[in-house]
Amino acid sequence: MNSYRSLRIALLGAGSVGSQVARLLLEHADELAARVGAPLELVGIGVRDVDAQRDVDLPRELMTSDLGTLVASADIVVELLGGIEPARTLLLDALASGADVVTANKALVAAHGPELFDAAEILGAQVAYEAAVGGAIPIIRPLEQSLAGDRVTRVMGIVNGTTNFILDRMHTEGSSLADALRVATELGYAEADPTADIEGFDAASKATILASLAFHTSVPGALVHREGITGITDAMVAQAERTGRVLKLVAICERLPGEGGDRVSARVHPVSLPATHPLAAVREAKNAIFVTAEAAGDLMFYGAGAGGPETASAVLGDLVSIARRHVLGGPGAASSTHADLPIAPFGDVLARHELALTVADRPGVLAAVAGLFAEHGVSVESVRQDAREAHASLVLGTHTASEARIASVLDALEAHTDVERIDSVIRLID
Ligand SMILES: NC(=O)C1=CN([C@@H]2O[C@H](COP(=O)(O)OP(=O)(O)OC[C@H]3O[C@@H](n4cnc5c(N)ncnc54)[C@H](OP(=O)(O)O)[C@@H]3O)[C@@H](O)[C@H]2O)C=CC1
Ligand SMILES: N[C@@H](CC=O)C(=O)O
Repeated sequence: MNSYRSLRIALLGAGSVGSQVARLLLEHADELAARVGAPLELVGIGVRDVDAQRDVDLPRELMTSDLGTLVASADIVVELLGGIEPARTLLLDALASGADVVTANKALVAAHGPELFDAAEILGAQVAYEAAVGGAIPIIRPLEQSLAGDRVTRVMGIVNGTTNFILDRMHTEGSSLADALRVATELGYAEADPTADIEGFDAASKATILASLAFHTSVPGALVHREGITGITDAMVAQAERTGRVLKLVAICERLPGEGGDRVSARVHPVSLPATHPLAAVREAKNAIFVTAEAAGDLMFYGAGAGGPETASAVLGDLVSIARRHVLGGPGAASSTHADLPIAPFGDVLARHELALTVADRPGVLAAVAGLFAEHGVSVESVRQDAREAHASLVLGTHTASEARIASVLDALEAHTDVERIDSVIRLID
């Protein structure tokens, strides 16, 4: 090892991820020092409650609730608090004092990434955030660096471990959404406020980050269409099972060619997949992300999308990589070129919708319902009826099935005496 001085590491947060980062830094100190070429000295761990019982036994003398002072003393700040504030201010302070930053905070990177990257560029510092998308899966660096010479056209997949875990348990064990969420929280997968998971905010933040990186532009989070899984009922899961399909929450980021130039779109919503689709096999809290690029073709990234030790692996990867640059010198963080591609409205990129209904068990009812759609200008691609029960589902045409048109048909269906219940409106992808 060369004789570079110790690098002072400030860790903010000792929850599911932070406590595992601290454990690995302490347990693997010698190995990490050899890899970096300098010791990584954990100088403090910032938390709210210094005396709280934690998953991992951490040295009491390292714990502090004075995060500002801790940040001011560090060469590298690792932020694992979550949320926007105080994380944003602490990281801007860290960069201003010359420190580099590692974060797993997708909400922060999605909402304030450009502000942090600009501050880092001005100050010659680095911001690394591999753990912000896909937990343990390397996906940020492949998009930012490995594919920097290619033209990415699509990034699509499962990017939230908690909702995948919940839907998996609903399908395979008949769990309720609430019970499965409780287990996901116990396992350290869910956000501090799990609304972020189940309402799709977390996946939308990740879609914002992926689309911005993939298409070298800045996608405002507000323009990412978002739907979560709270509308998915046991009946909808049962209906999907009956038709050999699996419900998943997916993020889809696309480059849309057009006569006036390319546009970009990003969206998050539940889909109903055929059981043979590769994403249907993604179980528990695993994530899978497909990237399509013009020259590279199709690439697939798969692994643990959530969990303390798994996410800590990605955080430590960033930390070691930044620490090595301290020791060896070298370029700062790669800055992305901003082509500022326009964002396509969600209505332009709708996937097909499947509408599941419970209808009166009489001949001709479905034809009448399909006629109702035609009256409202929505084409019906196919109609399916369960042989034994009065369940039916209609697949609506892509180009006519705008949200507004579907809403007007749903209003009309409510009044249709042969339709007993509208079970779901789910998007299909092939
Ligand atoms: N859990 C996961 O699987 C993954 C999480 N992430 C991201 O990693 C980050 C951390 O997640 P996770 O470990 O699950 O979060 P937790 O909620 O488990 O832990 C948060 C930690 O931050 C501390 N903290 C929060 N706010 C403050 C504050 N205002 N002042 C001082 N300390 C504070 C808490 O302290 P105290 O304990 O005293 O309350 C706690 O130790 C988040 O951004 C999350 O989105 C990314 C990928 C996966
Ligand atoms: N709550 C998140 C944690 C990882 O990003 C998830 O479930 O994916």
